[in-house]
Amino acid sequence: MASARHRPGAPLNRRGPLTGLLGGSFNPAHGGHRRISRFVIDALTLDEVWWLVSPGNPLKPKAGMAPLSARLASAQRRARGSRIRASAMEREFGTRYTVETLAAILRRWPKRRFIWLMGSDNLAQFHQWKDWRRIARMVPIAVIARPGYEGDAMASPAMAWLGRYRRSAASLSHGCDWSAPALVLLRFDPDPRSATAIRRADPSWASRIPTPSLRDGVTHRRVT
Ligand SMILES: Nc1ncnc2c1ncn2[C@@H]1O[C@H](COP(=O)(O)OP(=O)(O)OP(=O)(O)O)[C@@H](O)[C@H]1O
Ligand SMILES: O=C(O)c1ccc[n+]([C@@H]2O[C@H](COP(=O)([O-])O)[C@@H](O)[C@H]2O)c1
Repeated sequence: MASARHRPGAPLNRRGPLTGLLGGSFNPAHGGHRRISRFVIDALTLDEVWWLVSPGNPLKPKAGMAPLSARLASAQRRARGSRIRASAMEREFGTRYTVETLAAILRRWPKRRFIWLMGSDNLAQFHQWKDWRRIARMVPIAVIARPGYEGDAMASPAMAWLGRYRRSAASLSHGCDWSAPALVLLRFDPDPRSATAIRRADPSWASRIPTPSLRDGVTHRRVT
């Protein structure tokens, strides 16, 4: 796979819509995903947020993971009527690691500008991701505070490195100065919702969700 690495501090793609990428298991999608995505759209003046429903988080066990079709269907339902688009594009790309997914996305949409979004639970373990520093050199990163994870996230090895690239939300909004590495820490009214809590309360959620063909999830070919 060709490298999509950018020189640190070099301006990324100058033109095109600003797009947030929220990768996740979405097992299932919940109101917290929608709420944080809408907050980020406002805070960073994004045009869209794309939810990348993962075929399988490399760090999460397969046990208890609903089929991709059910998770994608739950995400598409949660995304309705908003500027959020849910897809299973990693399945189409054949990528599993974020660094590879990002390289494929940057190649396919060279005019869009992307920012990687994640909750602070993921920042706490970001240093375990494949080529995490390279990810940070490819696109700016915005981290959304999540109740219960702030201490671990702020003390994490990834934060120790990324902290020097910290920027304000205002400096990235409208895409004025879109460069990487960049770290934006966002704190909205923290949202305690989680898929874990939903699965605990309703372990058979996936059996009731209508699951249209996975092809319906691959909507991004038409986007330029
Ligand atoms: N309530 C929330 N506040 C902030 N970020 C969130 C919240 N819920 C999910 N996220 C973020 O959204 C992304 C996708 O999350 P994911 O699909 O794993 O949901 P989850 O609720 O964290 O699931 P689980 O409980 O199974 O780990 C991750 O970056 C996660 O940190
Ligand atoms: O690339 C990696 O090494 C890597 C390791 C762990 C998680 N991720 C990605 O992190 C995103 C959040 O995953 P999750 O399961 O916490 O919702 C999702 O897009 C995963 O593919 C990526």
